Amino acid sequence: MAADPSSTRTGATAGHHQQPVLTLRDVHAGYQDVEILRGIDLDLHRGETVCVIGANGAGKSTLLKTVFGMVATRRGSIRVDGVEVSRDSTRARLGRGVVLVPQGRCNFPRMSVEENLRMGGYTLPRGAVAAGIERAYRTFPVLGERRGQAAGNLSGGEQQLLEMAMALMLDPKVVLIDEPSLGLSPAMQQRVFAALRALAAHQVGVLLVEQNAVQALKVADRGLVVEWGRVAKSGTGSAMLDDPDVRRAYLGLPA
Ligand SMILES: Nc1ncnc2c1ncn2[C@@H]1O[C@H](COP(=O)(O)OP(=O)(O)OP(=O)(O)O)[C@@H](O)[C@H]1O
Repeated sequence: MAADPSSTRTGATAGHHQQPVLTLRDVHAGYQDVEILRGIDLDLHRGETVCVIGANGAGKSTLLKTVFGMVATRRGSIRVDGVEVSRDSTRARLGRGVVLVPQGRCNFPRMSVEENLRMGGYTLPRGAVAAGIERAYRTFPVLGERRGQAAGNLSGGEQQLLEMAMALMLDPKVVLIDEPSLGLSPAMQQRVFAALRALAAHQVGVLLVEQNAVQALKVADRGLVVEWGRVAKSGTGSAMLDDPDVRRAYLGLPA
């Protein structure tokens, strides 16, 4: 068993004084005539990692897509640093500092690590690209070691770090990450969870969806349970890990 994860958390300190970087109030969204999100409320602070858990099909991915603008907000409010974005395009939200790292790998496999980072920063002015690449290598040193290697030859876990690094190129305020540990060995999953901490340490608010909820809650500052399109429960990562109902229903652990 690893050391107490609370001692290594990067998250914002208790009793947040600044305003949240991301605020959702009564957010409704869905597909055609099916409403999936039915009144989501959420606050995310800079430097904080919040993990969303829930049953299959509960709408976790839909939540991330709604914040990014890939799924329309039908009702309610989404604010980034106090600015309403719920009617904005994904491009406009990117401009506000919201980045989505979708499920699966989406790098350019035949291009080098460094070329991929440049692609991640293609909207940036030239000087910012160099700074972004530096930031990426400082945050994820293994990528610096592999900078000339084709992305497709990296291990699955390293490719996931590359996805995060491409998001970090944009100096984001909010990173939305869907299932970063999917399909990885347990050792690789540990590296990815450690990388999430490194990402949040850039004063980024991280909203994470993870099947591997036990590991995710160990690195997250807070967890949220989504049920029937609403936040049914929320608390610190460790409170969620200790909650008998959460353990039984979502973590596959004895109550
Ligand atoms: N493009 C779409 N059109 C119609 N229905 C969709 C679409 N995408 C997702 N859904 C449905 O919306 C519901 C929520 O899906 P979502 O992927 O958000 O769930 P999830 O909680 O992320 O699930 P999982 O843990 O299985 O990934 C599911 O019933 C799904 O079938």
